Amino acid sequence: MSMEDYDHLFKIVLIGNAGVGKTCLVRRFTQGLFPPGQGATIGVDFMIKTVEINGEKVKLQIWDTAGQERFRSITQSYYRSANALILTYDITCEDSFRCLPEWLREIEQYANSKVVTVLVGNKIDLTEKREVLRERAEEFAEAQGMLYLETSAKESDNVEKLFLDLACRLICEAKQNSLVNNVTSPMPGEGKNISYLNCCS
Ligand SMILES: Nc1nc2c(ncn2[C@@H]2O[C@H](COP(=O)(O)OP(=O)(O)OP(=O)(O)O)[C@@H](O)[C@H]2O)c(=O)[nH]1
Repeated sequence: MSMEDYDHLFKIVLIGNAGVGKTCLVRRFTQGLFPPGQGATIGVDFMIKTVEINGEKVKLQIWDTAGQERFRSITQSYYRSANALILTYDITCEDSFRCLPEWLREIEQYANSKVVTVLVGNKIDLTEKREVLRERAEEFAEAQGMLYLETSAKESDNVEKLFLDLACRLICEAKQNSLVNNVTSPMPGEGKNISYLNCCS
């Protein structure tokens, strides 16, 4: 164990349209609750949760950004140092899915090229209101080299899995990078082909 009270520290930033459920996902994971009447996020919010994975303490710094356009210049400044981005849309809102290419341009422009991005379709408890088919989202995510997961912050579906699998993936990448750096300098894109689900089975 290091001097600090953790073995790994990762910064995760949630982005996506207003109202898709970013704050609710963070509150569900960090506090185990679904807040009633959650108001819109103003600027950026910050929470910490430490988890243990395979005996290692992982401190997750989770940044919840406002989806509203008027906060975009503030939220963009948080991309750069992110280890992972959770790009969220609402499966009951076609519009939030259609905006994804716009979000990808933001990522391209402001995030680190090594950032791990997960696409999340939230609100799967609202089955009858679904507007975006899972297959369509999966295809989109794959084409863009993103991981994909569907969640419900309300019913706590896949929320733990989202953050824990992501933490696992980040640990794998960190270990691989230090290994690669010790042996030879990495080629661009090297070390990016670890399967999201396989690294922590
Ligand atoms: N049914 C259902 N409603 C949800 C879920 N997650 C969030 N909501 C609702 O969606 C609305 C918006 O949730 P927020 O978490 O504030 O959304 P946000 O993406 O953080 O919004 P901004 O802060 O404006 O960017 C709220 O009324 C939530 O109660 C979910 O999984 N299921």
